[in-house]
Amino acid sequence: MTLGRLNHVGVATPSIAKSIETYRILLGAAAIGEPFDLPAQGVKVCFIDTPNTQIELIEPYDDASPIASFLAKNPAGGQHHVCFEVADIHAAIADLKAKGARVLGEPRIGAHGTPIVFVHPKDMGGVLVELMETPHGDH
Ligand SMILES: CC[C@@H](C(=O)O)C(=O)SCCNC(=O)CCNC(=O)[C@H](O)C(C)(C)COP(=O)(O)OP(=O)(O)OC[C@H]1O[C@@H](n2cnc3c(N)ncnc32)[C@H](O)[C@@H]1OP(=O)(O)O
Ligand SMILES: [Co+2]
Repeated sequence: MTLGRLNHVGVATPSIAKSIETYRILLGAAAIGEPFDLPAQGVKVCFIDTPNTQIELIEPYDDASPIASFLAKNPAGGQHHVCFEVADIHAAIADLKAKGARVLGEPRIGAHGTPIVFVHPKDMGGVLVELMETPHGDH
């Protein structure tokens, strides 16, 4: 696989509304999207645009959320994952598995409407990595 652009940094938060205010008031964030629910991924989401990437605020959608355990350990929230673009997610998964990395589950449709998959943080030096397939030619 070939490592692509940093698409977003995922930030877990107990309150998207409060985090929006923090980024707006402390950092001057202006391009703040409308929060939306992504029940299939167990999260509520809000994107903040920066000049070269996005911050993805994620709040649990319900108790079964994949970020519930992270927030139990980090009640104030924190940096949760980084997302890199790849041209072909199935090729990336096959390559990672061949190299012995743990790929978490099957590809699913993420917040940008394209397939995503996660690599276990224990195989990535403690960083949860999301891979996101970009539309053909947009990589
Ligand atoms: C908005 C949609 C989408 C997008 O389009 O962008 C998203 O980004 S969705 C984001 C949320 N979804 C996910 O994170 C799915 C993938 N995650 C998982 O499968 C699990 O969260 C996990 C990574 C396997 C962790 O499992 P979990 O049961 O939640 O936690 P544990 O407490 O058992 O963790 C085991 C181990 O890993 C460490 N850990 C957990 N999360 C992270 C993290 N985000 N970054 C770094 N390390 C993490 C955790 O501390 C444990 O370590 P030890 O304590 O040393 O055992
Ligand atoms: Co993400």
